[in-house]
Amino acid sequence: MTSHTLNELIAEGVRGRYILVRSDLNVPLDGSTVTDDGRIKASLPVLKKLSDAGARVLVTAHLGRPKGAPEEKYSLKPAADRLAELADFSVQLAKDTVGASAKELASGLQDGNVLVLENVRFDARETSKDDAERGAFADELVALTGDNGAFVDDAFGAVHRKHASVYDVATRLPSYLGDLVHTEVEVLRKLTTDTQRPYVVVLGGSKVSDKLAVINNLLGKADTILVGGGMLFTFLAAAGHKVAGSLLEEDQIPVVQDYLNRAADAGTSFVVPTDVVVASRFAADADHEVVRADAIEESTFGASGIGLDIGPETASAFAAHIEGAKTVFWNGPMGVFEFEAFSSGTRAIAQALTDTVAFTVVGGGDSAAAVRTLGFDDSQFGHISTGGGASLEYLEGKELPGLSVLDR
Ligand SMILES: Nc1ncnc2c1ncn2[C@@H]1O[C@H](COP(=O)(O)OP(=O)(O)OP(=O)(O)O)[C@@H](O)[C@H]1O
Ligand SMILES: O=C(O)[C@H](O)COP(=O)(O)O
Repeated sequence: MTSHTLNELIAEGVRGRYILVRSDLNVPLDGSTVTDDGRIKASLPVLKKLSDAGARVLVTAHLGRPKGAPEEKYSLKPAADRLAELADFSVQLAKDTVGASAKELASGLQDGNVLVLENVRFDARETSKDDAERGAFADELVALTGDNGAFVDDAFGAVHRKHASVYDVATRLPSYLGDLVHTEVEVLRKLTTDTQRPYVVVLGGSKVSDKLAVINNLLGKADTILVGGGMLFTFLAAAGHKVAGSLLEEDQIPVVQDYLNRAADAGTSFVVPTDVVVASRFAADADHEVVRADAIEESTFGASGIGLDIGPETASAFAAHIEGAKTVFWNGPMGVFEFEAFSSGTRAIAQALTDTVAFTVVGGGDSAAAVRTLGFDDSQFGHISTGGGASLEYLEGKELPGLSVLDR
């Protein structure tokens, strides 16, 4: 990559200039409480560097997946409040993204101050597939920077998205690579250029189709793929088993069957759970029991049971694969770790990663949140990436729009 760097921008001089920064402030929330501020802390250094240099900083970010219109539960307010607590510079939040509030607060911004614009995904044009629509939104974001603006992409977690605030603004403003993106890419490159084998990939989480898509390119690259989290049920269904009320993306069953058919020739083996924890309902205090993965509907809860974690036998098997690995990449919690009763699988995998001598990388906002919530420390892992989908797509060797657009 030969992008211009943040240091080059600072050297050019930013005092008094409006600098648009794309950050990844997509943090997990419990109501209005940020339950893991890892991504906010990771975003802070670039904002501080620009603030210290006298820039007027406009931060764009998304939270969750709102449907292109404002929704209070997806407001960036909790994230902006936490950023303000951590920062030693002024942080304000606009009530909208490119509307009256954003314009008024931007025009009143002093040198060194930071203004967070409300969730970019409150505007449907942010994620539109139509170039003109995204472009029109990008124009409105860029207009906030006046006539001497610049753009810094520091949102590693979103570099795989061809969205207006990630991609299109970079085609309109002098653009620079943020330090966080730079560091992430350097570490992940190590995983792709000189991968020590066996290379074990652990996949889980709830964004099932997103993650199934990346497996295509991991076939032949990873030696072993351990399948946990929400996606395991699509694997079980592909093998002909009933999964009761568990998370299932039926339209993905043929995709999984295709992967399973191609795996042996590609030299990749899938390890699918042999036992799961099934609950009576999706709740922290739900009744639950461990059942065979091929007999989920035979649990006490019948067809309404929901699989919320991998079982202990599976956790041990996964841990043994991790112990024998030289490189481990983990994305996506093994179960609903936010509920103590369903956190054992995720805890077991985190423990195995800390015990192994392999180079370990944990990718993903929720995965990083999980290891911290469960009491592990960042220093116990080789690298904790802020990007979930982004780190996976980087490892696949895919071209990432947010990075390629910065290439000179
Ligand atoms: N069996 C399951 N059923 C439902 N949800 C599950 C299951 N297993 C894990 N999850 C949920 O998956 C969520 C995390 O998934 P996600 O795919 O977003 O992970 P991530 O890649 O680490 O995060 P991000 O994509 O934000 O970077 C957690 O909130 C967890 O509760
Ligand atoms: O959580 C993430 O992985 C990033 O913030 C990107 O979010 P998205 O998957 O909703 O685009």
